[in-house]
Amino acid sequence: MRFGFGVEVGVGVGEQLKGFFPIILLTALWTLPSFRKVQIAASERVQRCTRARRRSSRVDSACAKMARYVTNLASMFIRRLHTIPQRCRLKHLVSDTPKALSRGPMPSGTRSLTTNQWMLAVAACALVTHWIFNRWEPTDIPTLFILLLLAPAAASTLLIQHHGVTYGVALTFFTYHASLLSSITVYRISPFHPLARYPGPLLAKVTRWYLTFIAVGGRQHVVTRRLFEQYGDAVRIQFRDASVLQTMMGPKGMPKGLMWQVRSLEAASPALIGLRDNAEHARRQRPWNRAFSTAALKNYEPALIKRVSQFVRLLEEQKHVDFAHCAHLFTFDFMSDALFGGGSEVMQDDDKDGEVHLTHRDFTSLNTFPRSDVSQVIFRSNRGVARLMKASSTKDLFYWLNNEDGSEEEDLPKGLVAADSGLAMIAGSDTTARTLSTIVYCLLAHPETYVRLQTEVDQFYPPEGDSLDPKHHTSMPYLEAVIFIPEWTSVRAPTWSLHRDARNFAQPDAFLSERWLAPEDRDTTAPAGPEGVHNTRAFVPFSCGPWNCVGKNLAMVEMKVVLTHMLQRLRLRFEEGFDCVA
Ligand code: HEM
Repeated sequence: MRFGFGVEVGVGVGEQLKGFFPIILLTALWTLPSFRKVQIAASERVQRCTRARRRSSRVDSACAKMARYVTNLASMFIRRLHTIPQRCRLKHLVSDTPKALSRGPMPSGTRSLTTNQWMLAVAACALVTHWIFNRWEPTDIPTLFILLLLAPAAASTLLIQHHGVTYGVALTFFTYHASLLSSITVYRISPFHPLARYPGPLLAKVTRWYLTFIAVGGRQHVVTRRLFEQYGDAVRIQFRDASVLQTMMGPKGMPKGLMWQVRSLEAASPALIGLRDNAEHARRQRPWNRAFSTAALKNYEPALIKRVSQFVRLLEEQKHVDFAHCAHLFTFDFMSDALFGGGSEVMQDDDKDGEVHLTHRDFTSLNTFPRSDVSQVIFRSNRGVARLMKASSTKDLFYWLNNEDGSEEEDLPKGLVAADSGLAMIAGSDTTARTLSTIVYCLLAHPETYVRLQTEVDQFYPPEGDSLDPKHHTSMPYLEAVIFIPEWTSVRAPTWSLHRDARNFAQPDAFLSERWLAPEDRDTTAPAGPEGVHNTRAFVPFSCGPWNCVGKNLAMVEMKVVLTHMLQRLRLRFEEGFDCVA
């Protein structure tokens, strides 16, 4: 159910009218000037016809009849419009009636609207526009263009006649948009809004720019958590309650929100993550599932081993290193290999084309300015196009996305393959780099955990052991426990709040890897072992339900290999003077 201004149109009728409304609105706005023109033209035609009839007996009487009919219709319409100011007894009239009109069949006493009344009419149109937005939530550019620009532009034509172009246009646009914004604001904070019973800061109720502003500063997770503490588990459209996760995101959960459509990398060619239709999503997800099946994961291992060795060598060569930057270079090179079978050498050449920065910026912009051009940039880069031209030498991710295995009856259009490739680069590199950096940061900030993990790595991968071979990973519970520390993962803020909720995890802000171990594996000498609540249902760093992370298994293998190899070969520590606030 929706609350809107004006009359609630029944769903069936409303749906049918959908799309026609802007046209109806525009027609209404255009009617006034255009009917006058019709009327002038028609009355002239009548006069011409009458003169012609006098001159010739072969006059087109049908034409004259038609012209009279149109004239009468126009007169009727204008009479109705013009009786409003008469009734209001307004002193100040805009008398712009052309001569032809006053001479024509216009009824005596007909007058035009005053400027004030015209502004009122414009404000009323803005309310109708608000109702349209509220009812159908249009997001497509043509409709937005019509509603936000064309409608006020059309409305301004009458004022222009009396006030000049600049003043007429400025006044109409100001009246229209100020009325629209005021109407939206009042509605959003009113008790009629469907979310009225969910508390939250006033600004958050009024506009999403509130969150955007906070996200730009990189503190969205902290502010959201504070809001949950202040207002409770439901703060204006965000929930911090593990029990609603399945209802929201489970197989029978809600469809993805509208923002995903806008977030979609290319509106016309949406990537997997931007699909809101369940059936379409399931269809497009099939190649991804094949690409990350247990058997297919083996295909990425040679690239992973090569890139992890190169990454650790890069760290070894430098005494002081910006770990987060290097991690981004590493994951970018690896994803490029895994996706296109190679082509990127940013670990060697650094990010000279700015692509790594672009993916990083793009991921950050998900919470700020959601449109993105990165998929096209990535795809149009030499390696994307080159890979499209040649048959695959390895079963890279593109092999599956481009249906080179022939499993799907129909190939996906190249625009969609490009969009999914861009998504793979962003979702597969930035996430893993950030998680890896966070793990290393936490290890360095908590030496006791570092020592414990080092002991486990030394046990399974002694100096002469092959630390690039993931065969022991399943016997290394501490490695997994460390990776599962839910700190700073680049997931949505409510997830961060869920993970940091003391009702889900004891000592939620503490870096306690022990909590992820079975009781028998826990080190009894470790400080402050986690006692109490441990709600794994509330733990969703890779999201949950049908839209969860398809790349989870690849990410886990990647992080485990790089961590074991790093810990076997390197002794990491914070740089002198590093401000560790963990
Ligand atoms: C530690 C690393 C990673 C984390 C924490 C992570 C997290 C997530 C999360 C939370 C989502 C759900 C987004 C949402 O709907 O709100 C997601 C989706 C996705 N992730 Fe990951 N991810 C990681 C690594 C990867 C990797 C390596 C890939 C490989 C390409 C990948 C590919 C994807 C894709 C394609 C989706 C969209 C799935 C869909 O909409 O059906 N991710 N990821």
